Amino acid sequence: MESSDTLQRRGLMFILSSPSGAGKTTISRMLLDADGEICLSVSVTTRPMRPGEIDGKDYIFVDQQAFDQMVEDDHFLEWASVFGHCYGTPKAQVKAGLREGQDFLFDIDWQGTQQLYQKLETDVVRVFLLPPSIDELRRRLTGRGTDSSDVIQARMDRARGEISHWDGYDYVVVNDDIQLCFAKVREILHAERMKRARQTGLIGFVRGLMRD
Ligand SMILES: Nc1ncnc2c1ncn2[C@@H]1O[C@H](COP(=O)(O)OP(=O)(O)OP(=O)(O)O)[C@@H](O)[C@H]1O
Ligand SMILES: Nc1nc2c(ncn2[C@@H]2O[C@H](COP(=O)(O)O)[C@@H](O)[C@H]2O)c(=O)[nH]1
Repeated sequence: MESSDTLQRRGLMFILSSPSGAGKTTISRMLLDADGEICLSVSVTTRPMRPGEIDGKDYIFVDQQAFDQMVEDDHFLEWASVFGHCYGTPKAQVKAGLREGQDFLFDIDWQGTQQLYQKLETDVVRVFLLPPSIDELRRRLTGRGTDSSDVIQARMDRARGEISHWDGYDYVVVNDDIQLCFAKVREILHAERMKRARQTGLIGFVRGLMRD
């Protein structure tokens, strides 16, 4: 009989969204370091690479023509235009991985979240991070040191609009203390993995228990 530790389950799609600068990339990296069972869905983007980013690891960086071709070829599970650049989630890796029980982490915006939820509702877990205040959000965007003041202002201008989508998420966590926020996000992931509906091997296991 299969043991309770090796039960099969379908992978889940763990989405982290937030207004720009609230900390989803930071929390994503912490989660990927700490959890051996989840991998990042690496998005394709037309935005320029930031210092320290690695092509193929943080994003797949392409030009607009290549992105348009990918859209035409039905390469994406979802895609959206954010801050004047295109971002998309490649389809192939995720669909095959979910069947094998692989969990995926998505650092995507509310538009992508809605599209993934419409397509794969039962696999999707939606987590929205909020900054503790608008002033702190600006401090974080400025402190990150990766964007010009114009880009920072554009992201601040969109922040309230993005926050207005908070009610389209299953969980909302305020990212004030980073360790506390990380612990909460990790608890959500752990609990979601245990959901009965995801544990495809559970029926056989329970039947075995009842037979023995
Ligand atoms: N809880 C926190 N306390 C203080 N600083 C934080 C906290 N969380 C993240 N930061 C810092 O805030 C900055 C923005 O964080 P991060 O890049 O993770 O945001 P993001 O939501 O991924 O933004 P974007 O959508 O623009 O990629 C970084 O410099 C990060 O180190
Ligand atoms: N809908 C999608 N949104 C995405 C994807 N990859 C990233 N994003 C979101 O874009 C903004 C800006 O990101 P940045 O790295 O340029 O600061 C942020 O909200 C990301 O979550 C994607 O594949 N689809």
